Amino acid sequence: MTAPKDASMDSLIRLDHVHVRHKARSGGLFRRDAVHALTDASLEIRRGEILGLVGESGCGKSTLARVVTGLQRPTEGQVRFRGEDLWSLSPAQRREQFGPAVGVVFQDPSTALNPRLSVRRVIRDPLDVHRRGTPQEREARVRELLDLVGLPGHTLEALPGQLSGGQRQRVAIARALALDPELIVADEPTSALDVSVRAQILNLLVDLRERLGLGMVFISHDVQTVRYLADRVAVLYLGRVVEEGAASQVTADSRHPYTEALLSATPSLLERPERIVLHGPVPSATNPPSGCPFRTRCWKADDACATAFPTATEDTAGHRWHCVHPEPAAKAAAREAVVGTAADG
Ligand SMILES: Nc1ncnc2c1ncn2[C@@H]1O[C@H](COP(=O)(O)OP(=O)(O)OP(=O)(O)O)[C@@H](O)[C@H]1O
Repeated sequence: MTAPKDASMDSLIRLDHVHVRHKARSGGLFRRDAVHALTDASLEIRRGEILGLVGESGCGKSTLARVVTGLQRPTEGQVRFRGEDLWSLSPAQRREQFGPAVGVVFQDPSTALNPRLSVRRVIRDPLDVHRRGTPQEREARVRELLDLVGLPGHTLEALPGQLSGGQRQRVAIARALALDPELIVADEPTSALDVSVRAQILNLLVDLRERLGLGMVFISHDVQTVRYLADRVAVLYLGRVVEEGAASQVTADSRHPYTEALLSATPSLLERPERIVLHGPVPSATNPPSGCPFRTRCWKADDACATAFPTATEDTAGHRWHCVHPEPAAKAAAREAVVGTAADG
């Protein structure tokens, strides 16, 4: 999927060498274990583009989302918002300048919305907090937002519990859009919904992006969804960005074995010759393997992988990967040839 032609693609948020370490929950009284939720993550989020973040559970996707939304201060590294260091702004500046620019949609709208507030109050809340316009203007904006997310006017009086899961997620999206943000961070926004409404919510996000020129960080376990939605994709493994690039490159010509394994598990037209089954869970983020974190599950790993995290290799199109034994380039062309031969025959 390509960005709308008028979308400006310059940098909105930039993460430079961001680390997030938490205190381990089970560290014991005298232990000082740290959970390495994010390690040396560098990423750029450009205006008007959809960046897809993929990886298995526990790889650091939500932590990255919290860093991007300013909810989590990095332990190390910098977050730049429109070129300025976010954490050198005063709390008031962060609230006034950064807060309205980034909206968040969480996974489960049943827990993200206050069950005691009507839909009107839920959507109007950010407008009240940021004192946007007169009461009449706020009411008009609430109705405009309701319309934008495809909900009928009578739902304004409803409580979240009286709505379906899909309708609740539309309310959450309306609230995220209230302050006219430049970026929406959507953390697995369809995974708690019935399969039947997932496509509707995805289509709504695509539609909003095209109508409003919104940028988006879209987080998912599901590479197929990300391939459909995103302009660029970043693949996370154990707190590290292991591959990044245009969605078409990363999904058709993945170079990192982990990405290849994720893709091989996804049925698609570009069928992988065989499914790669990864053995065992993602290792503990409290004690990640030395060198490449994927080496303990990688079928190509050797001693070279144990020494240091591989430096990035980048092609001329900006596709980057961190692997000393990458998958061969131009697999997509080879696969097309195979599919073409089979179809011709
Ligand atoms: N507040 C916290 N305290 C301690 N450890 C944490 C905290 N938040 C996250 N972690 C740990 O950091 C790592 C990354 O977690 P994160 O939630 O970012 O992963 P994720 O990829 O979003 O997973 P999921 O898809 O299951 O939501 C995990 O090992 C997690 O247990």
